[in-house]
Amino acid sequence: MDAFFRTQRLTVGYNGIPLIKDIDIQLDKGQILSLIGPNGSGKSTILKSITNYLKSICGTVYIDNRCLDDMNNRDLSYEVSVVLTEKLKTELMTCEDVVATGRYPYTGMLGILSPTDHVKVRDAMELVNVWELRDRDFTEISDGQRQRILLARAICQEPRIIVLDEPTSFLDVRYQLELLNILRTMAKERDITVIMSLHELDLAQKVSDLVMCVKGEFVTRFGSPKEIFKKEIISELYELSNGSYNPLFGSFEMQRPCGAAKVFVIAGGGTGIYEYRALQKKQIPFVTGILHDNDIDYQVAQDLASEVFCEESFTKIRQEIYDRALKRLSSCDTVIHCLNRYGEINEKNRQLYQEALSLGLRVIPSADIM
Ligand SMILES: Nc1ncnc2c1ncn2[C@@H]1O[C@H](COP(=O)(O)OP(=O)(O)OP(=O)(O)O)[C@@H](O)[C@H]1O
Repeated sequence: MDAFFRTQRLTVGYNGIPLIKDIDIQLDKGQILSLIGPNGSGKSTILKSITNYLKSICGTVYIDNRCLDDMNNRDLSYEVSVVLTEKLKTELMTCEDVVATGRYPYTGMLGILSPTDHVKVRDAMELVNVWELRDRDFTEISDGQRQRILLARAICQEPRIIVLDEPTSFLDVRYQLELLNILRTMAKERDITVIMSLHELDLAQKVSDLVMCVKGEFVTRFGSPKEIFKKEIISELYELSNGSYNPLFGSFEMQRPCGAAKVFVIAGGGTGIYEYRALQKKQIPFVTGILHDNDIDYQVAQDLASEVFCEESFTKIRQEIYDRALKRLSSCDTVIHCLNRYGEINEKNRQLYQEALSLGLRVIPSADIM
């Protein structure tokens, strides 16, 4: 069976010049697709092209097996609502008026709203927490509030597909989460398909069913978050040279400090992460250990430390690893000792700490006092 929304060899661009070629998207009802990629790569261009805001150069978009080119504006507005970044031209319109324009496909020529339409406008505004803005002039609200008003407008249009261009960009963290939760709920409960561009990779990872990487002449990758959010793929997509991406956290670390490390951080169980970042901010290179490879500290240590002494998960630290760590510790002048609890498998870290004291090294509890 054909996918509910699909594009076939779609080529998009401006003035007849292709920007991205042969885009093949396949989406079922109720799926969320996020477009990610660097600035200027063409995410908005794709979104504008699949919603007829921009004429495609070639290829076809199908919604429920109907070709987009065969739909008139009214047909299209039953199917798709769009929240683009372009400024809406509104004069003397209240926020409620703007949301109410989402009902125009259902009203007569004069755009007169029925009582049912008014209820739907109010429901949509309440859903995104903007009902209290209803009488405010749309041009006199904040960017984040405007973003939410436009989402309410898209919702009350009752489409089968919602297309959003960077919907979270002006929102604070509470409203980012709220917006994505609303989209997720609508996808699940109302079977609405969502296609959006996102710069926040951590959010894209959590909210999307499918992810498309946009860069260069062709779509570089299309797959599940598990397939796409990998260190190599994201580093290559954004050409990261001054930091690194951690797929487990969905976050980035700054550049590793360079130079010869004279600081040893004894850590584990999450006690090291703050210290590693504090050292990075001060541009002090360091080594760390002995960490198990399933330790949360290990995730950040790999990106920020010059060297990590590491043991396999769930096993006692072996003597040979301890010996190597001790040798390296002896060549340092400062030890940051983060641990205050030891168990059977990391007991050797207590010995490292005691050796640091007996070697007369400077032993401190935190990088903050360096
Ligand atoms: N109206 C236009 N005419 C010609 N070129 C355009 C037009 N709008 C955008 N472009 C160009 O098309 C390319 C892709 O732009 P687009 O806005 O689609 O990128 P984007 O991935 O959405 O970027 P961002 O993440 O910065 O929002 C850019 O090089 C841009 O300069």
